[in-house]
Amino acid sequence: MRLLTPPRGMKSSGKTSGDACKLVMLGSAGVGKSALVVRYLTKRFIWEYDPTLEYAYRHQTQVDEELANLEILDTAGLDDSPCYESHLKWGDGFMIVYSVNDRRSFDEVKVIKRTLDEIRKSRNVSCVIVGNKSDLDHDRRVTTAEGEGLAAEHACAFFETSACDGGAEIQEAFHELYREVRRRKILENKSRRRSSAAQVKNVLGKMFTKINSG
Ligand SMILES: Nc1nc2c(ncn2[C@@H]2O[C@H](COP(=O)(O)OP(=O)(O)OP(=O)(O)O)[C@@H](O)[C@H]2O)c(=O)[nH]1
Repeated sequence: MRLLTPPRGMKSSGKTSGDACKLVMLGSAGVGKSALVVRYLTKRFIWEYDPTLEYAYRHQTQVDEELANLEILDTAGLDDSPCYESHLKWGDGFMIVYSVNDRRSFDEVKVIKRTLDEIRKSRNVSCVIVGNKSDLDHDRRVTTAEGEGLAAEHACAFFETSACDGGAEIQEAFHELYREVRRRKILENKSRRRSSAAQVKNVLGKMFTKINSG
């Protein structure tokens, strides 16, 4: 993980904080993960990236009324990478990307989601599914309805994007993932608080039973 020592190409726009929201880009090689991150952060499209490099970015932005500290890890799309599992453990939220003109990358989304659920030992992982390269409509191999169906099956938000053309969907996909992570954290904190309150109640109950019977 290269987040703490800035990797080559690391862009830092803002302070980091302990409550940073850690987002991980997943998806087959060549679907446009790097292009989406760069488009989101810089509003620009760059045609070629070194496919083997992994980049980490820190970014501070406004999401709704909140100041959000994002750490975005752009993986190289290699599930046999020795770091793959640690990336899946590290993230709070995952953007799983396929390309609308590449059927195999779409099929791969299910495999990635299954691996993620296994490694996190939960189906309760914050994800959005993104069908990228929507500008290549003439070469489409995956319909919008299929993308929506897959996302609904996994209870994820769905976006079609073009890193090449830009558009509001790219920002919306990142921000929705951030919101989803926040919602899940709030729910987890509530249930943690509820279960520790129940434990205290239980201990007090036992103490009083002892006192009363003693
Ligand atoms: N037409 C089109 N091309 C795109 C789009 N996004 C990315 N590309 C191109 O697709 C190729 C792969 O893009 P990357 O961003 O490197 O893809 P990646 O998923 O990060 O690839 P890996 O690092 O190999 O996993 C590049 O040639 C990009 O220029 C898009 O929205 N439309």
